[in-house]
Amino acid sequence: MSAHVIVGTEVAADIRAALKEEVAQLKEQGIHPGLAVILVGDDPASHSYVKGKEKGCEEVGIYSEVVRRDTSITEEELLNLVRGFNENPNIHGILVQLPLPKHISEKAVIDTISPAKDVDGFTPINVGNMMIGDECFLPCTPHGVIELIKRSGQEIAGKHAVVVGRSNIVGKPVSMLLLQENATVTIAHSRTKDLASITKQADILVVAVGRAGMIGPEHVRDGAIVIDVGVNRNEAGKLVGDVKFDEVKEVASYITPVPRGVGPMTITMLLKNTVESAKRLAN
Ligand SMILES: Nc1nc(=O)c2c([nH]1)NC[C@@H]1CN(c3ccc(C(=O)N[C@@H](CCC(=O)O)C(=O)O)cc3)C=[N+]21
Repeated sequence: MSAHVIVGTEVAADIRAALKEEVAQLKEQGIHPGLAVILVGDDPASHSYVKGKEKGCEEVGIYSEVVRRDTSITEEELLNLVRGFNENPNIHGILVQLPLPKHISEKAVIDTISPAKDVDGFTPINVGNMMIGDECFLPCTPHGVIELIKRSGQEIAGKHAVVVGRSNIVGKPVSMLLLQENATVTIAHSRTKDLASITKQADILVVAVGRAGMIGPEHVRDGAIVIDVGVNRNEAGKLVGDVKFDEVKEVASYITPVPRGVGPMTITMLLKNTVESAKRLAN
């Protein structure tokens, strides 16, 4: 049996359509959601993601401002850009595209973003609030993963979720969100012994490592839900995930592709957080 493919672009389109209506209503009340994106350097992948964010904003009616700077920018100049957006009443969300050049401290930059405008959910205040289940901006990719599972109609509660990867932007937070949804959660990583024996136990397998094709059918239990967060380029320059899609599809019950899986959801959750922020800041 071949798995049902969860098409992120379709789920994202539904959510964006609802957001578009909400934004139109907010505008009638004089609330115009705005997102600022800061992009440093000329990494083609980063430029492509930022274009996706701009397009997404346009689609749902969010005002967006993109600041592009080359890598010669100093940390202080970047911090001042962030401070400007913190004070700017037309801006409700601030995103500094990561990674940043080596001479700039990502921590210093994130710590400067006002938690009230931290629509990425990267500031320590947001991360702490997420950890205790308090109101916060949920980090976009982890939130997108949860939405994809829920909207596929699959229950999370009581299932064994195995997350491969422990990064601060995906692995750790998605593990916390799965726990909040009452999954039993195991986190595997590069030092895990006998990875396949762990991933084979997963009812829900979330892979967020960044190594093309590292998960094959030998890692997956019959009927598992497989969510691929990997974003890699193969030798041909094509976007591929961490999961061997064609092979794992024959074992899993549900699977996300790359592209058109988690990626479009990441951007959609960013748009959702920006709208939420505009509503909060207006009150
Ligand atoms: N502060 C910050 N916040 C981020 O959210 C952030 C970041 N930095 N740095 C880089 C990563 C990566 N990321 C993606 C977003 C959308 C797609 C996406 O939409 N991908 C499309 C394909 C796009 C293409 O073809 O290049 C897809 O999967 O269908 C992928 C990756 C957000 N990130």
